[in-house]
Amino acid sequence: MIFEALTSAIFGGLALKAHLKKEGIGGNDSQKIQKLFSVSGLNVKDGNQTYTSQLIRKINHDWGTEYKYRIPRGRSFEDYEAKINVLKAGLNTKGYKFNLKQLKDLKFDKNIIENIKDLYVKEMTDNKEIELSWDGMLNIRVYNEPLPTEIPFIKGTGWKVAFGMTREKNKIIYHDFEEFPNFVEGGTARYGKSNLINVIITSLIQQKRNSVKLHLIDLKGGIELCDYANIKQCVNIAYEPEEAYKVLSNAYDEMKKMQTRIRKLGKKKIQDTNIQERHFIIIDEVGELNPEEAVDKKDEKDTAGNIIKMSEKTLKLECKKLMSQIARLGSGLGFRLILATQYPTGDIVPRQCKQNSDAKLCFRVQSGTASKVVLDETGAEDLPPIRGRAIYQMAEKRVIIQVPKIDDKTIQDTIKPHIVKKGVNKIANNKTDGERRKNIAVLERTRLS
Ligand SMILES: Nc1ncnc2c1ncn2[C@@H]1O[C@H](COP(=O)(O)OP(=O)(O)OP(=O)(O)O)[C@@H](O)[C@H]1O
Repeated sequence: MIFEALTSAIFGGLALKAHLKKEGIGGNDSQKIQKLFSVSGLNVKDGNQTYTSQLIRKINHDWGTEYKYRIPRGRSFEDYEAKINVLKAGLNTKGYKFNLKQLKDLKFDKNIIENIKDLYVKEMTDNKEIELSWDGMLNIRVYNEPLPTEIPFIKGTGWKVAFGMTREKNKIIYHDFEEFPNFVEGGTARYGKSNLINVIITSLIQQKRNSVKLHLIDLKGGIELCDYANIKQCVNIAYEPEEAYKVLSNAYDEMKKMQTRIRKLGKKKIQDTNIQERHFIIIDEVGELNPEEAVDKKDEKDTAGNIIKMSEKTLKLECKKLMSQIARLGSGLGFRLILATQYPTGDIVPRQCKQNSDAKLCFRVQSGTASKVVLDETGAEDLPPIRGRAIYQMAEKRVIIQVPKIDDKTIQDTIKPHIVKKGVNKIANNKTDGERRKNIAVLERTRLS
């Protein structure tokens, strides 16, 4: 029985090796890639001619190898992207090489079949990860080691927050909020959006405790951001859409005051002054502010036709306008907008906010369409199902990273010295409806101008 299992595993291995050899998917990685292009239909036939991808350059790095290809006419980058799993599987199939020690170490217990299978799979497959990108040529990066599935919180520097580790041998990517003030993140539930918000807030408090001002909107019922409610850096916090409107309009007022202050100094932008403060308006689950989803659409009006109570729809539309204004005008005034959503569909992230966010991050999503909502490109649907694994995109550059996981102790240790008073209600709820309407009118004018 044992002999049978062993021999069938061994002969299975030999058969697979023979099959791969026959197919020509043996050899080194560049030979394998060429063959995989061919067997997966990426070559182009024109009459008697077959056009193949041409290897232009091969660069060896300490993390692995980069191949640059000129692709044949009639093929697009998307054709290659669609075959990424074929490439991955093909590159990770390697030669058969059980040795005597491995056979000696095999546990001959009741799980012998499983033990042989494990050894077989381990020996027949590699763990290389690959990445495709396009810059006029097809770039294929083959990494020797997989990216870790969990890394701890990493300290930032100044306004730069450590967003994650790349595959390039422990290289850390920092997001610089001075360079990319607005930021959008998305992804399916439980892949790490709120964790990243906690990473950002903690890093900013650690590095810029006297200059960072937080305007927090936690539409997940307060479970994620309530820890920060009583620290001195928190200007306002909201847990409901009505409160979100107040927090946003308060932040907008502050932004206008800052504009006047900067103008009085004879400067055009905050970076030209010695004003250190920077305001971060952070919304966890911006999808809750989507006007399209509003149930109540009828405003309450007085006899003169003035709105005395906004409907849910009007309220959310106003929130959308405020977000758009902050994203559009805020960067030179020191106001930064951070939006997170797990519902990356349609217009959930206001267009102006997207257009003014040069940096975006997307965890795994269900479809290419969802990936496009966050990144404007597909790709996040192909991420492996690993929490914290994301595509980080700045302008034209995109990279796959593992976001650090922050633990509760690091958050608590960071905020403890800054707690001012327990139970302070910081929601900006002191505006009258008249003041709100005035604010809406100002917004309308700015929007039209
Ligand atoms: N960077 C990370 N590395 C490893 N594990 C992570 C990481 N981020 C989050 N996780 C794990 O995933 C769980 C969910 O994370 P988080 O609450 O941030 O997800 P989310 O995307 O905000 O989900 P939801 O939208 O449902 O609130 C966490 O409890 C944590 O265990």
